[in-house]
Amino acid sequence: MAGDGTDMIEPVIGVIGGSGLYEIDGLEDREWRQIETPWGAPSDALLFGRLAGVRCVFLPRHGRGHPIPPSRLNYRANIDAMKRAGVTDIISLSAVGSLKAELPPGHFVLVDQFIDRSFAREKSFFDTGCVAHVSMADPVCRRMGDTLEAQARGLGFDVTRGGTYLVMEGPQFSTRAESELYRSWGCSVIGMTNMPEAKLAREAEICYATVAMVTDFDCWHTEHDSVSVDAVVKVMQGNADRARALVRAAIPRLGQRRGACEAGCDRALEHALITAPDRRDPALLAKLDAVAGRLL
Ligand SMILES: CSC[C@H]1O[C@H](OP(=O)(O)O)[C@H](O)[C@@H]1O
Ligand SMILES: Nc1ncnc2[nH]cnc12
Repeated sequence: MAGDGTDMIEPVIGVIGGSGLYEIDGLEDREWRQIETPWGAPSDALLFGRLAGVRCVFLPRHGRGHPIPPSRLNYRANIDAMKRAGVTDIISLSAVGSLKAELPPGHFVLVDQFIDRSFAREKSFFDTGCVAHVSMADPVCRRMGDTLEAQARGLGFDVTRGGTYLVMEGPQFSTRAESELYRSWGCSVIGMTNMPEAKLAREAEICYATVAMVTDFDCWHTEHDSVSVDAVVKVMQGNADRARALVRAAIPRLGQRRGACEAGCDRALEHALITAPDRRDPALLAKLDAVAGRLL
């Protein structure tokens, strides 16, 4: 398929900016555009532009000025809007607490797994009238991870490839007992947003990779203060500059014309739909036009 040149694509790179990252720089032909979705409004308008000729779309996850908390984010609208914008690959930039001594503030972790402990969120585009079960065994796109790792190392950043991001509901930070529990599970970092974002990106057949930027040691480290927003914001100022540099370096590579994703993220729905065609709900199918229109 990819090899014969008939199914080559021009990737469109989406960037979701988390806490402290409400803009990206270096984009040409910039334009903020409001996108409507059948799932409601995304967190903000989307910033469209080009970087080194590659089409890019940026969305501040919590909205500019950070008005929306993790539990109130409309994750479905955010991912659907990215899909409507033509995004093929999402770089998720997130502030996280560290659950390991060897991952200090300032360190970047290219996580490859998640444990989803969030519970008060809409987690699927699919529902009664169109049921789908996608694989989440490998929630992060390996191909994107390879590029992000190479670019981060090339820039001389302290970066770890692989690790598990524990997603908590929040908005309060963890108790010490919770923090120790997640450490005993072997988790690397903790945050509040990457699920259901990664699940929805998979359902929408968009490649997804997280750059988890450590801002604090949560509340388990005896030689460090427990996490506070002030501390997160202070560390994020330095992290954000490096995150932008990484995005500027990675986009020209990720944006190269390519065939199907070798990790298969862009075909995630192919073996996932189970509802018989005659039992499908036309109203739901209409809402799925962007996410699953390719197969419905
Ligand atoms: C401001 S500290 C807690 C906040 O920061 C992280 O957000 P994001 O993942 O969007 O960078 C964390 O998940 C919480 O939402
Ligand atoms: N310790 C922490 N817990 C949850 N989310 C975070 N985001 C940044 N630091 C965090």
